[in-house]
Amino acid sequence: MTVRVKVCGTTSVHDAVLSAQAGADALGFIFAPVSKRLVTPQVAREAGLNVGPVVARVGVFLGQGLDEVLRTAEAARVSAVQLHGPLPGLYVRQVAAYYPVLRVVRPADLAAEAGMWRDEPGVTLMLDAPEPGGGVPLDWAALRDVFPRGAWLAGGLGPANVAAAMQALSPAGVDAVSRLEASPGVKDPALVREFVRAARSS
Ligand SMILES: O=C(O)c1ccccc1NCC(=O)[C@H](O)[C@H](O)COP(=O)(O)O
Repeated sequence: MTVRVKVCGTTSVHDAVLSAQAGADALGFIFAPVSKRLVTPQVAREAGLNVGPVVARVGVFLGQGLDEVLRTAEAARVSAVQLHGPLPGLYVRQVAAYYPVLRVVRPADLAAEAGMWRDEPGVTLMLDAPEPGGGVPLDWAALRDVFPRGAWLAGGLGPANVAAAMQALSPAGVDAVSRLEASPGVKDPALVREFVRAARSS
């Protein structure tokens, strides 16, 4: 199966084009105010208009109300929504009625959420470290027996370790931000290209 590659924390049209040209399948736009990679819906929308018809644009949210999520996603014209933090199942289902959802969980919550979303095609699990965007890898060996089929993997991935992560867990998609940056919110073109290349050739 071809792994999907998502480059997160896109804050400019320039970086969106750079990631798309490097071969990313999806770009993440973070709308959570706590992030040092915060982007406006207007910039995300403009970026989406510059990456062609195929690249997915994922709006990323953490601890925000349902109305805010849906309004922001619409303003940014994203094609999918990524939800972090503890959330009621009903909230996730309400978002999934409008957008494909990447539901982000930490290892401690994996068992409960994997059961909840197993038969929901509109919700895809993504396993990430407890601090999103923190650049800290998960313990892949500890997850080997429980990593759900079809789930995505994030947490401290970069050009140097993405192949090993894929070999350990065979995720359907990989996602990264910290290890692809020159500074917070600004991509390093070589690291982005190398990350996509390493994921594709694994
Ligand atoms: O990256 C952030 O600043 C962030 C803040 C709040 C919510 C989500 C955030 N990032 C979401 C992502 O999808 C990251 O790519 C993912 O957590 C992996 O980050 P990293 O470990 O830095 O590669």
